[in-house]
Amino acid sequence: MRPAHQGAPGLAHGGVLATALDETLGSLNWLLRTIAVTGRLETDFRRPVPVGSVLHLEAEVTAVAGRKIYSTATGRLGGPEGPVAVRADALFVEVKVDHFIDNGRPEEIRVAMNDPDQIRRARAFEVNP
Ligand SMILES: CCCCCCCCCCCCCCCC(=O)SCCNC(=O)CCNC(=O)[C@H](O)C(C)(C)COP(=O)(O)OP(=O)(O)OC[C@H]1O[C@@H](n2cnc3c(N)ncnc32)[C@H](O)[C@@H]1OP(=O)(O)O
Repeated sequence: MRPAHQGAPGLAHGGVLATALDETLGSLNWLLRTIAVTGRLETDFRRPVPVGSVLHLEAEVTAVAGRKIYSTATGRLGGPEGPVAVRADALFVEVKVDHFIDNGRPEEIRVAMNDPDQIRRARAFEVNP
């Protein structure tokens, strides 16, 4: 956690912590080779997270039902076995690439899809490496 992530003096902002959890959870969809967006993100803030500390994030898929991907994430302080500071339960919903073309900036999506580096990065994840 850097000073730019601060909310109250010396402590990480909850929205930044939720973003970190969302990003970690979103990475799981690459493992599933699925394009999905966050439909629901329920976050518990259990301990304050000091600026300057390292948050150890871990996430797992708990269930898949049709287009729905349920997952959970924890952020721990002091190490991977440290006390839980934040946790989240999420529902991601699988979408077609059209979701981004229709609602976002289509030209940037097309550039990303034609960028071999982007594709390499997306495929760099392995299931249970
Ligand atoms: C190689 C290069 C490629 C480049 C190209 C790809 C780009 C790859 C970018 C990835 C990027 C990731 C980014 C990080 C994660 C974000 O930050 S995503 C951004 C934040 N999230 C959003 O903007 C999502 C906005 N919401 C939506 O667009 C729509 O509500 C959704 C989520 C797509 C669902 O809409 P829908 O497709 O019409 O589906 P819908 O039938 O409403 O729901 C499907 C099911 O989910 C359930 N559901 C939906 N929402 C909820 C909810 N909130 N609570 C409970 N249940 C729900 C429904 O009840 C339904 O259940 P069933 O009836 O099937 O049992």
